Amino acid sequence: ISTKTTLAGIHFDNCLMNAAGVYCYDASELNQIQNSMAGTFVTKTGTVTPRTGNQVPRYRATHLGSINSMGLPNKGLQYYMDYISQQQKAVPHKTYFQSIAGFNLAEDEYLLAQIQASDFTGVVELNLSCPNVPGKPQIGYDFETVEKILTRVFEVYRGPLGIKLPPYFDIVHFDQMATILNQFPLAFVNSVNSIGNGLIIDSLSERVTIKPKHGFGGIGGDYLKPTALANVHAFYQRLKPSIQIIGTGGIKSGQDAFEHILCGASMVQVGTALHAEGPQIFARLTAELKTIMYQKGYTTLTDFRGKLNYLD
Ligand SMILES: C=Cc1c(C(=O)O)[nH]c(=O)[nH]c1=O
Repeated sequence: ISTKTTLAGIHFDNCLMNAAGVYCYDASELNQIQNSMAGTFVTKTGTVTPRTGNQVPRYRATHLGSINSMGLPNKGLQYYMDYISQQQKAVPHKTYFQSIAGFNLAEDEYLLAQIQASDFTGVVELNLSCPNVPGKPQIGYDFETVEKILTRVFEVYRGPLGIKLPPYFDIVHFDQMATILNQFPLAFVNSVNSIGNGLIIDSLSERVTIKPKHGFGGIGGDYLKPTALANVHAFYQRLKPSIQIIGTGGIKSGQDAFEHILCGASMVQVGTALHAEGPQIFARLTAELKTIMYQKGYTTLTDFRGKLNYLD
């Protein structure tokens, strides 16, 4: 029984990995993912220059998930490029993901030019969905801008590249976005990022739980799972087969990972639960997923990927 997968024509021994932003801020955290059962890692979204991010407390977990308004704290793209360059030499049989975000088209181009000029042989994940930079909208909700960015991106960048999208909540939006995305040679679409601008409060103290943005932040965990599964399946149904799906959102058990794959995911990313449990979670999730596969008579992910049954 194998949980291996292929994405962008690249083989991964395990379909489980971290979600950008969780356990991937610096070399110390990335080493822990690298030394876990995860199939690979994605870095914290890298920007042109390092960022300290928003004021703390900026992350809060509940028994149902999490809220965050980190504000894109990161070491800057070059730090992650240096780390990956070192890992490509030290552990050459794995392929790594670099998450990036520019604050405008020029920055996106600059980041991609930097990657293109480097020895990077991995996969780029262009984040179009950060909800926590005050004054900056989530690009994924501006369809014209998404199309403009992707047009330029594929004029300047030639390596495997996918995008991280926010969750959509309207069938027509799935249709409109899929029509746009099907024009481009995307390696994958990663659905979903957190549900932007939720609010978790402490009713005892009658206060919000995080400091930035009057307590508003991205929602992850159990709260997110039904929305994540719907976005994974909606895009799986609509996108051309060459654009694979990475499923992110609400995965804390082998069953959750199984459901994302049943909806069409080729790779699954773990955020909130990884933050709570640490990198040993990948050993547990892999074992649980294999047990489910065994019980159902499946030996590979292709036996059930995308084979969700309807009642109609
Ligand atoms: C990259 C910024 C993001 C952040 C953040 O750094 O605040 N939080 C999220 O839930 N999703 C993001 O994409």
